[in-house]
Amino acid sequence: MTALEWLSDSPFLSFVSLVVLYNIGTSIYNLFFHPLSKYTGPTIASASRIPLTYALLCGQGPKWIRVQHEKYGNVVRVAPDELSYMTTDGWRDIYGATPAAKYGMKRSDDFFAYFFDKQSTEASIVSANEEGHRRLRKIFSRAFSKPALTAQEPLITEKVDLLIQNLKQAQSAGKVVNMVDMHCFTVFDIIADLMFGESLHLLEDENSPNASWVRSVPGYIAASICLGALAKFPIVRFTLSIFAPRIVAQHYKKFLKSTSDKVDARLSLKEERGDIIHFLTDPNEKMSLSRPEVDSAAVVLMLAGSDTTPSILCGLNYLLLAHGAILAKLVQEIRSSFKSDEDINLESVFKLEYLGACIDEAFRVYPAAPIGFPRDVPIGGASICGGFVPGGTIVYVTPLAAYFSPSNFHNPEAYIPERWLAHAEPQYANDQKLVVQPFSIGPRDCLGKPMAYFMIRMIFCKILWHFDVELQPGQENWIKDQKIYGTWQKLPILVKLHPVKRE
Ligand code: HEM
Repeated sequence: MTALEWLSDSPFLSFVSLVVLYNIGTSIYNLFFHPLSKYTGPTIASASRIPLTYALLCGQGPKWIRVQHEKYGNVVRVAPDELSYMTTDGWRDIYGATPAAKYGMKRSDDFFAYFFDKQSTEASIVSANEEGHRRLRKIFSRAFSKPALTAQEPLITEKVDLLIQNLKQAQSAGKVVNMVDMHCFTVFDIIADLMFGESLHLLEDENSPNASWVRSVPGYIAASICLGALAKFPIVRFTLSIFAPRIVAQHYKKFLKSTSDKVDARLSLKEERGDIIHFLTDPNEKMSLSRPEVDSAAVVLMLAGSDTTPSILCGLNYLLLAHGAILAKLVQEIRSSFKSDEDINLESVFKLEYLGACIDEAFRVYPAAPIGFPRDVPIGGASICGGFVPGGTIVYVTPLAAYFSPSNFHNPEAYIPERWLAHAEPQYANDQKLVVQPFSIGPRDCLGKPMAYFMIRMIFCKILWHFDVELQPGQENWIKDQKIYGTWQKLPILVKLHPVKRE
């Protein structure tokens, strides 16, 4: 019996053979004839998407990409149709207002496909088309402007004070505190209050159902990222297209319903509140959001701000505690700047230079968004970092690769806030500070940046003004041991607090 006769006798083996032949054919095409074949990268990754997907599913995606950049340089072909960059020019050409906008670089639909149920979020700022986005962005910008932040200051301060009160209770009870929970609860309580006029009361009751919901958010993000990565394979995409909408839509509708009820409750409040929803729905403005748009804004904002902000708070918290001399310098700046707790406010927290440097360096060493936010190159192609990239390619800057590259930073592995100071030592003169863009750049950059900076500064000024904080032993590898699924899967940060002794 010949091999062909043997195969034709078994339909299953014929199918498997066809799949194998198809994959060999595609790999040969990807390696030698694909328009991206001139770009370098690991051969196996240029032939097939499997290595990148495997790394992503293991929670090692950005770390794997970082290693490839160390081998192949500023631009790497990380999958047959995907390029990762790590330079300031990469940011400009992929996300920036001028060149990227000119070529119509678009946020990749696939990336957010499993975060939201598409039908219910047609009106969302993250999935809107260019024209819809421009309108939504104008309305959203009002809620994140300087006057808006001034109006929101008392609401934010109230929650930070509640955090301090909680920490005082834990300290007098001699408890070990998990700062990851504390930071997550504070930020979720703040954003919920700004959206719904109602706190989630996480700081009051860490065992409430809301608290378990908050703890489940990183898992939700991880699942969405993994599904998005798997959906790049046609067979998985087909299967997901049958089952995922039902599963996702079911959960999502429940989530949307509870969000929508909370929005109803907020809209029925008679009191004047300078919160986010006030600015989004202000009837005195020419443009404001429709009711379905408000629901979808609530979902997007709860997710957009509520994992990234705790990430940087936790990263900064850990890095300071792990670097005693830096912590001491920051404590000195904070305690000498404020006579009393009441002096810590929106205006005063932005005056602390060393705190700013500690935050910037924490964004570099522990980027709140460590993965690249993907963009699709439009049909006609685009010029990125001086090279032509054909239409349909997925492109991004990978922060973790850019921020740790010795070509961008002197001594990149170390946490050195001093490199960010106006009069930094000469060895940091060539640091490419503009490559650190935690909030992205361009027409779709982060709207919550000023609010996030205010929360970070306020929280650290108050914590370090009230307490001496001590890291519990055995947490030396806190960063190294974490997996990344879109966002860091944060391990607990266990600390003990001691009241500051003042004369
Ligand atoms: C440290 C904290 C934060 C970081 C690192 C961060 C990072 C980012 C990044 C990188 C993007 C762009 C995503 C892309 O290009 O596809 C983004 C978009 C966005 N962020 Fe943030 N974010 C933070 C906090 C917040 C907060 C507190 C809010 C609001 C409560 C917020 C609201 C938004 C919104 C609405 C967008 C979409 C903007 C648009 O599409 O025009 N973010 N954020």
